[in-house]
Amino acid sequence: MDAGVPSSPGKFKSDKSHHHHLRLLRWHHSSLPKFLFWTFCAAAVFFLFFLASPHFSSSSSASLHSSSSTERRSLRTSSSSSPAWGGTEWEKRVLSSARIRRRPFGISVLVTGAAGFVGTHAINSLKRRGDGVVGLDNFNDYYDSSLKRARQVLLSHSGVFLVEGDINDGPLLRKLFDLVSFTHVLHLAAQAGVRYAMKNPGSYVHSNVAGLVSIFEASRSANPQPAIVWASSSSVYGLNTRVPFSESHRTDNPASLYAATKKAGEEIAHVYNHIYGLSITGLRFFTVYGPWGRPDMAYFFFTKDILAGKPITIFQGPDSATVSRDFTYIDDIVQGCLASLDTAQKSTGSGGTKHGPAQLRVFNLGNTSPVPVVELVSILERHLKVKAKRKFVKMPRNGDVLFTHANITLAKKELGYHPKTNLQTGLKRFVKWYLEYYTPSNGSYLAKKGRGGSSSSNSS
Ligand SMILES: O=C(O)[C@H]1O[C@H](OP(=O)(O)OP(=O)(O)OC[C@H]2O[C@@H](n3ccc(=O)[nH]c3=O)[C@H](O)[C@@H]2O)[C@H](O)[C@@H](O)[C@@H]1O
Repeated sequence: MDAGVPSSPGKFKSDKSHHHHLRLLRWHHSSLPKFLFWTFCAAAVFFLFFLASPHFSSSSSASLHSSSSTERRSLRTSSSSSPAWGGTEWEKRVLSSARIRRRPFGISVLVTGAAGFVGTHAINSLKRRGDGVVGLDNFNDYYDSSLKRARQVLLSHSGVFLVEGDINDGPLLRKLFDLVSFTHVLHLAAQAGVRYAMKNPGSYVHSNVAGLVSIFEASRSANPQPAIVWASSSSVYGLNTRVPFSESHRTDNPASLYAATKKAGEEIAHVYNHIYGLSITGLRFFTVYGPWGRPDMAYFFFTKDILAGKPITIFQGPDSATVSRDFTYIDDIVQGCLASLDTAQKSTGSGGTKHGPAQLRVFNLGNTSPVPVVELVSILERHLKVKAKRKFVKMPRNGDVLFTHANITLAKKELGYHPKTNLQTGLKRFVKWYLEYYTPSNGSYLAKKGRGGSSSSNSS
């Protein structure tokens, strides 16, 4: 704690505020009319300037209103008010977490989005094989942050330290790269979710564009430069109708702002590879699901609503066409992430200068067997032993696409990626975890599972 902060804040405040109050009264008495006059002038100037600005003239007042209420909304983070990093103790924890135990081939990885769904599982696997890992997460409140905290507890049991901070915090990233010679960055922090982009577009630009640039900037200046593996998305295929989706297909028809920011990320990756010699691998994840998953995803909130006896809304395409997804189980995705890290070549730059061509890759990580959402619901019903109340609605224009289907030939060849888990088995494991995690009498769940150092997805 700060030495300057008094131990009795209440008394300190009342003495100070008494003097302040007197000063304020005196000031009010003599200067109030003057103050009101100048305030009025300032407001008038501001208003005229605002009217003349190009932003105002090019947008209707209605759209201005909607953008101010949505774009500017930022998600609450635990570290937004005061930096939660720095100091000797903090540095010791970072260094200890980064220590490689697997010699001579171990790697040292900075994992962003560490308290997220994929982040937690990936870290667990890296740590288990003896790699050094430092996590970074801003613990924002996009979804229930207590789930993120529970994942953090799980990771701390296996000796992983999660730094609380934002990927847009340049000084923090520099500090981390000064402390640790990371060989790799696994960049998973992002604003996820397709439909939420209509509510809060600004958060997608902040995390998926500005945040990605911030990670690339820190990495290109680091010495040595790390190789980067980062999460793109199957949504970049957008309105593409050629199936299965292949990396060689066009991705210039995004259907959501989320998809557009991921596509932008892939282009930005090209730039940093081209100019600075950063080795970069983008992974297009296909609707990842499993234990410790994201509550904003359909399989997760369908489970919650089915158990609560609430109706669930199933989207349908034109002429009642089924909507389907290439649901991919978390362990398969983790295998793809680790294989990407292991096959990543070194970046070629130093001191901000490129010294030769560097690796630039993009892979689909899917399951190659799309399943209609109605079938997903039937599987959940069987595992939960509860009948769902289905409500079919025409898919709203919300950024969703009708189907996804991955061609994984490239990932098979280059990464040895072989998804093993079908939706039936994967959802069984998810439901088992869900029921254990959300059963109130199960307070010891984390302690039991966490000490074993493995997540439920791998132990079942
Ligand atoms: O693979 C991806 O690229 C994306 O996968 C998911 O996006 P999505 O496939 O839309 O996953 P869900 O939000 O769980 O939706 C799954 C399916 O359920 C449908 N759905 C969703 C919500 C609902 O109320 N009803 C409904 O039928 C959706 O249309 C979709 O077909 C993730 O949320 C994205 O972050 C990720 O990037």
